[in-house]
Amino acid sequence: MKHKVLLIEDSHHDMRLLKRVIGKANLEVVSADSLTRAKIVFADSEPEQFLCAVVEYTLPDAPRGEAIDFALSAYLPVIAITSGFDEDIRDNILQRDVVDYVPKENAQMYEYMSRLLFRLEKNKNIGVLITHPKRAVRASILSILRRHNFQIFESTSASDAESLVQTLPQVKLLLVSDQLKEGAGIDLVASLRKVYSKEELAIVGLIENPQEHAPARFIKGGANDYLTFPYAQEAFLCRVMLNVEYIEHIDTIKQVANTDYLTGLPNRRHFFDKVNAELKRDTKHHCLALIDLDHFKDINDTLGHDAGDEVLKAVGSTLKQRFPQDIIARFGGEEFCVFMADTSLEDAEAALSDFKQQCKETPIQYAGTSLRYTMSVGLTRHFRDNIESMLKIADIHLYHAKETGRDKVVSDLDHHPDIDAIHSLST
Ligand SMILES: Nc1nc2c(ncn2[C@@H]2O[C@H](COP(=O)(O)OP(=O)(O)OP(=O)(O)O)[C@@H](O)[C@H]2O)c(=O)[nH]1
Repeated sequence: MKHKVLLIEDSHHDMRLLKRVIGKANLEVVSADSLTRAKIVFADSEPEQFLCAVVEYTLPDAPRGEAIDFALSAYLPVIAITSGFDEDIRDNILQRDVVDYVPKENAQMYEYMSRLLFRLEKNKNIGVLITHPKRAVRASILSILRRHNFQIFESTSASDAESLVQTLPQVKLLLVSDQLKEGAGIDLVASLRKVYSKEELAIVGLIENPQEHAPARFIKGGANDYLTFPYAQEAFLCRVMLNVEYIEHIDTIKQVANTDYLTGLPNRRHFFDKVNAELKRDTKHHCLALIDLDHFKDINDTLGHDAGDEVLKAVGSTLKQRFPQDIIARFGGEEFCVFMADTSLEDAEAALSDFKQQCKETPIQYAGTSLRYTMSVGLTRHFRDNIESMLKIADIHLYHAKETGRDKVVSDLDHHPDIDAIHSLST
């Protein structure tokens, strides 16, 4: 369901622009050109459907921000807007518990508004940890961040902060004070950096120490950024947004680099990373299967490359559905791989035979044709020192499956002539 935004704006020109900005954030606009009209449309709606309100400060029937007060009293997070920048109005607005204040000065402000709207939705999944010894400072930061929908956690000491970061994977931003006991803030940054890179956890130093070297100590100690007291609410929020967006951008790049574009499955490289992490936990009792579609070239040659792509996508989604707990990947071309931790050969063979049969019995509808396909599977539980040795053995089984008619699973349980090659690998 699309979330809604209550937009209260009397200028038709600005209303048009704002509707476009809100639409771009994939949100639905409920608009009103006065406070009176806003009260009517809001009374006709379900309050829970609203993500927030975007409200002009000055309206003909609400000249001093009364529409902002109305939206706040309806428990809506409010982004306040004004026709230009006015310091008195800004101060007046920021005395209220608004999400942010955006003067409609230029196109960049609309861009900023668009980012804010995106963030209100995304922030729900992001944890921010505030580590500061003073309750009043924590409370004021918490009040700002809460309006932005972040999940907020607090700690008063470096040791508590460290264990919270370890136990709460959703924490992507740590705000750490320089007022913790005896430089504990900088020590905390250094200690966390042994485990979490700047791309995994953003750390912002909150600096009250007036000495010039204080910010540099935090940055050299591994912090991503710093803020010096006293800081304006807008500056604080901009820095929080920048640092959270940095972590997200890196995450997106990592995901793209690790994912096969066609099927959405992990690619070969990512598969190795995941399997090696698993092997550190336990080096025995795993199964590995190599899956290769049969005569796939014929599908491409007779129905075209797009038809072949549809088959690959269908295999990818059936793999995800059938092996949700296992490490799966598209290795390239028409070859897939499944790594099943802590699984017996019998269980793995049964699961792969079912998967193979399901694919065989589920034709793909393509351009009016019902397209059927089969696959061969090589499965092993022989583990020597590394994953590469398992892959070699699975490949020998797969070769045997292809040589003896395809559309079958060949595993360590099958005695075939190529088994000698496997024994020569193990000696
Ligand atoms: N549609 C499509 N085809 C691909 C893709 N990647 C590789 N292929 C094709 O996959 C086919 C693989 O053919 P072969 O290696 O001869 O294997 P096969 O036809 O499946 O025969 P067997 O494995 O011996 O059963 C080639 O035609 C490749 O062009 C892809 O991303 N999309």
